[in-house]
Amino acid sequence: MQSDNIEHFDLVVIGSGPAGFAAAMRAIDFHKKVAIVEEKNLGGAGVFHGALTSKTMWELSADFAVASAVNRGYRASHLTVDYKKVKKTVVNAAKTKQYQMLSQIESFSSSNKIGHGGSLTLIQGHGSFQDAHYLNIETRGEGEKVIYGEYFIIATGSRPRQHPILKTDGHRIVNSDELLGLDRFPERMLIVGSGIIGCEFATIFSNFNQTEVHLLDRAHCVIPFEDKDVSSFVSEGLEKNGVQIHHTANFRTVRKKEDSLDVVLDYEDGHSRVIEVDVILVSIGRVPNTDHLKLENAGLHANERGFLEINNECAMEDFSKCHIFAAGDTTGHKALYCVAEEQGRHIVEAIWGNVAYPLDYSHLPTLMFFKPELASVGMNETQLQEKKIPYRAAYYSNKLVNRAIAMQNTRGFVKIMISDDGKNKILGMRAGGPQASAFITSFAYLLDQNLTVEEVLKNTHPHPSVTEGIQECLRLLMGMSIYKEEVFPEEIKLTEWKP
Ligand SMILES: Cc1cc2nc3c(=O)[nH]c(=O)nc-3n(C[C@H](O)[C@H](O)[C@H](O)COP(=O)(O)OP(=O)(O)OC[C@H]3O[C@@H](n4cnc5c(N)ncnc54)[C@H](O)[C@@H]3O)c2cc1C
Ligand SMILES: NC(=O)c1ccc[n+]([C@@H]2O[C@H](COP(=O)([O-])OP(=O)(O)OC[C@H]3O[C@@H](n4cnc5c(N)ncnc54)[C@H](O)[C@@H]3O)[C@@H](O)[C@H]2O)c1
Repeated sequence: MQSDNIEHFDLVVIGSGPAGFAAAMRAIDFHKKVAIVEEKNLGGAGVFHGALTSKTMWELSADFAVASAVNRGYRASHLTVDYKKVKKTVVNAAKTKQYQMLSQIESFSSSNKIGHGGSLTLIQGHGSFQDAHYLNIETRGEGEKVIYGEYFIIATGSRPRQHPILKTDGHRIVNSDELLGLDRFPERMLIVGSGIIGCEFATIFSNFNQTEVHLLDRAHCVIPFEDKDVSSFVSEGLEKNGVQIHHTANFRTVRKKEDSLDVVLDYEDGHSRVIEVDVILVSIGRVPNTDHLKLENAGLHANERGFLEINNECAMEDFSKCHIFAAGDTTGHKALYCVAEEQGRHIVEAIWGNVAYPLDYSHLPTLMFFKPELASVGMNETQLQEKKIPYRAAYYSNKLVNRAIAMQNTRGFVKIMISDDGKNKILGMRAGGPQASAFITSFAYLLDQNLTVEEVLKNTHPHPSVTEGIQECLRLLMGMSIYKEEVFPEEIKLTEWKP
C-alpha cells in the first residue's frame, strides 16, 4: 500500500543522458511535471566519460598534433603537454554542459513560473521499480525515497563491457570511464578492442605523441563494420600517426610486474608476442544498464543481451497499453547521442503530441573521430551487397580538392554509392578528411529527400570548399568529372556491382 504523501509526476525519466534529458525537456513543452532520476553524472555518457569528454580530448590532441607539425613552414619550440592540465580542460568542458543542464532544471523547477504548470525535479540516486507505477530511489545522502510516475522512460544507458580476463583496476587496467583517473600520459599503452572507442583513443593518445600506442585488432581490419577500403584508410591513418596495430592478435594473458605489465598476444598464424606496457585500455563494446532496475517488479524483462526491445513508438508493448518506455543505449539500436535524443523526444511526442510517425534510423549519420575524421551515412558497399542491391560507387581523393591542398591536409576521400537501376538514387556516402563531420549532415538530407544524382548536381558548390570533392564524385558517376580516372587511377575510382 502506498502512502498519500508520495510525490506524483506525469513523467519519470530514469537517467539524465541524452535520451532522458531530451525527453524531460520535450515534456516541459507539454507543461508536464517531470522527475529526472540520476545516480551518477548529470548528462550521462553523453557528457562525462563519453561523447563530450572524448571529443574535447580529441580536439585538444588534434590541435597539439598540428602545433607539433614540422612540414608546414613553421616549427613550434618548447611545446609541452601535461595530462593533468588536459584532464582539467576536459572536465571543465563537461562541467560547462552540466551547468547549462542545471540552469534549465533550476529554471523549470516547481518554485519558478516559466514552466506554465510543468516542472522539472532532479533526484540524485539509484532508481529501481517497486511496481509498475512506483519507483524506489536510493538517494545520495537522503535515504530511500519513493515517487509515483504516470509514465516512465528507462534511459539508463550503457557501461563498458568487462573483458573475461582483464579486470579493470582504475590505474593500470582501465576502461573509457576510468581514463580520466590516470594522473599522467602512460609511456606505453595497449588498447584492447579496435571499434570506434578503441580507434578514437588510439588517435587521441598518438596525436599527443607522449605514449607508445599498441592497438589490438582481433580481425584483419579495425572498425570491422565498415567496407575494407574505409577500414584500411583508418588503420593506415593510425599507423602513420605512430600506432602499432596488432592485426589478428588475440589477448592471451597479462603478467603484472611492479611498474609495468607483460602482455602475451597470440596471432592467427600461430606465433606469439610478448609486449611490455604501462596501461591497458579495454574498449570491447558496451552493455546496457538494465540489470539493477528490478524490471520484474514492473512486469518487464530485458532480452538475453540485456536490451529492452522496443517498437516504433519506443514502447515495450502495444502503445495503447504502455506507460513504460525505453530510449537510448538500453534499446540495442545504434549507441549514438542523436539516436538517444531522438528516441527520448519521440516517446513524449507519441504520448502527449499525438505524433504517430515511425522513427527512421536509416539516414542517421555517424561521425568517428580518428585522424582524419570519418563520417558515414546510408548503406556502404558491404551492406548493399548483403541486400543484393545493384549499385555504382565512386571514390574521389582529397588530393585533387583545392581546399584540402590549401589546408596541406589532403589525406581524405569521398565515396558515394548510387543505385544502378537507371534511377541513379543516392544510397550512401563515406567521407574521410577535414570537415567530414560537418558536411555529412547536408548529404544525409539528400538521402532523406530520395534525390537522384541529376537533381543534386543542379547545385554548384562554392570554391574553395572541401565539399567540391562530393560534387566531383557525383559528376564522376555521370561520366562528366573535371579530373579523369585514366589520369589519376589512385585518386579516382569507379566500381559497379550487380548480384
Ligand atoms: C567514450 C565514448 C565516446 C562517445 N562518443 C560519441 C560520439 O562522438 N557521438 C555519438 O553520437 N555518441 C558517442 N558516444 C555514445 C553516446 O555517448 C551514447 O550513445 C549516449 O550517451 C547514450 O545516451 P543514453 O541517454 O541512452 O545513456 P547515457 O548517456 O549512458 O546516460 C544514462 C544515465 O543513466 C544513469 N543511470 C543508469 N542507471 C540508473 C539508475 N538505475 N538510476 C538512476 N540513474 C541511472 C547513468 O548514471 C547515466 O548518467 C560515446 C560513448 C562513449 C562511451
Ligand atoms: N563517434 C561516435 O559516434 C562514437 C564514439 C565512441 C563510441 N560510440 C558508440 O559506443 C559504442 C561502443 O563502442 P566500442 O568501441 O566499445 O564498441 P564497438 O562494438 O564499436 O567495438 C568493439 C570492438 O571490440 C572487439 N572485441 C570484442 N570483444 C573482444 C575481446 N574479447 N578481445 C578483443 N577485442 C574484442 C570487437 O571485435 C570490436 O572491434 C559504439 O558502438 C558506438 O555506437 C560512438
